[in-house]
Amino acid sequence: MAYEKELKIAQLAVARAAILTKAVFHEKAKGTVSKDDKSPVTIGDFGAQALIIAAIKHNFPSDEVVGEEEASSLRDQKDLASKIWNLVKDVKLSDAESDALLGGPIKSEAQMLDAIDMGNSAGGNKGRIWALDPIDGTKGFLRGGQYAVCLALMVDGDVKVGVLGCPNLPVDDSAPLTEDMGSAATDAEGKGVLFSAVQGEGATSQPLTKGPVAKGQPIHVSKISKVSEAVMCESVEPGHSSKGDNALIAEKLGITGKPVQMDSQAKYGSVARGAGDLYLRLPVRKDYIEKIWDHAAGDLIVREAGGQVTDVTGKRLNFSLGRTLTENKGVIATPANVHAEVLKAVQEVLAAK
Ligand SMILES: Nc1ncnc2c1ncn2[C@@H]1O[C@H](COP(=O)(O)OS(=O)(=O)O)[C@@H](OP(=O)(O)O)[C@H]1O
Ligand SMILES: [Mg+2]
Ligand SMILES: [Mg+2]
Ligand SMILES: [Mg+2]
Repeated sequence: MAYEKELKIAQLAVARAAILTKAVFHEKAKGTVSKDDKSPVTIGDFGAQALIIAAIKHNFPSDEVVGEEEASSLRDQKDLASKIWNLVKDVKLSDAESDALLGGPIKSEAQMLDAIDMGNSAGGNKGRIWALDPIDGTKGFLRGGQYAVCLALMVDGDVKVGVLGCPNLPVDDSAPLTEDMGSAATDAEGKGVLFSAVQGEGATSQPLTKGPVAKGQPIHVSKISKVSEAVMCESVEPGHSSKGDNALIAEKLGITGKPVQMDSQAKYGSVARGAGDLYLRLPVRKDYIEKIWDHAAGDLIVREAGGQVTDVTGKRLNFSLGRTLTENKGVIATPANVHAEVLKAVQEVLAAK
């Protein structure tokens, strides 16, 4: 099997980071700070980024990481930094062998800050670069909704390995999507799934545990033949994708069921396991460029599960151009057999605007 070690390390690193995010999820005060772009970032985002980068650097010292967060604001906020350190220093997988594979605990607060800042790769089309979103759907995380810990390895700009930890999705691949899954999510019994894929080798799911990782079950997109019966997944935040356009597209396709709103790449995971059928992310603003860490793992997992993922022009997402998807606008993720029909409806709706 290709990328066996990379897959194992990615799965364990995501599982370890999710132990921390779950602890923060249960706290009312999640230690939120606002970034320059006004998006929130929490103790959970910083802590998870530090833990995952430390694990990558322990195993693959010369690999680069494109990570969403950076530590500069923490270096000026000593109280927040020490709060994060107090959580990070105690996070351990349940078995010593897996924990040792990740290099054991981070040694000091200073090393934790340095690890966060190692997510500063410019990305690109050369060499081994990981794309990391320590908490995707931070707004969902703060709201008590869905979120995902997302990690992908790109080699020469092509995504080879993708892992998504979704602590609040049902373990059961056949559980239907329900409205409350997005809004009032919990990580109680029966929740928590780890999606994985290696290029050319299919996609899997398994329960998200505290380790060790097991062999996953193969997952597949839905076998839908009539698009009118599709379950559509969309963002919760109106600022992140256009719900008005989605409603018009649904109408054109004859879809009468309500869309399921869900934060994060849990939407890609849901399409990959056939719980949802379509994920549409149509731009709200002309000037927003999507970030690679919001899509790299989910794109591979859906494609390896038999899906097709393109932007609104029908082009594949291009992860080789830096930290952002400079050449793409929006995302359409569907089972491969219905992609052309959905893309046509998307383009008709956009053309009529
Ligand atoms: N204007 C705009 N358009 C599109 N996307 C944006 C925009 N602003 C932010 N972001 C990114 O959206 C990421 C969260 O996407 P979601 O699909 O989870 O959105 S939602 O929470 O369901 O509303 C979110 O990822 P996280 O910051 O990791 O949560 C952002 O990177
Ligand atoms: Mg963010
Ligand atoms: Mg994100
Ligand atoms: Mg994030």
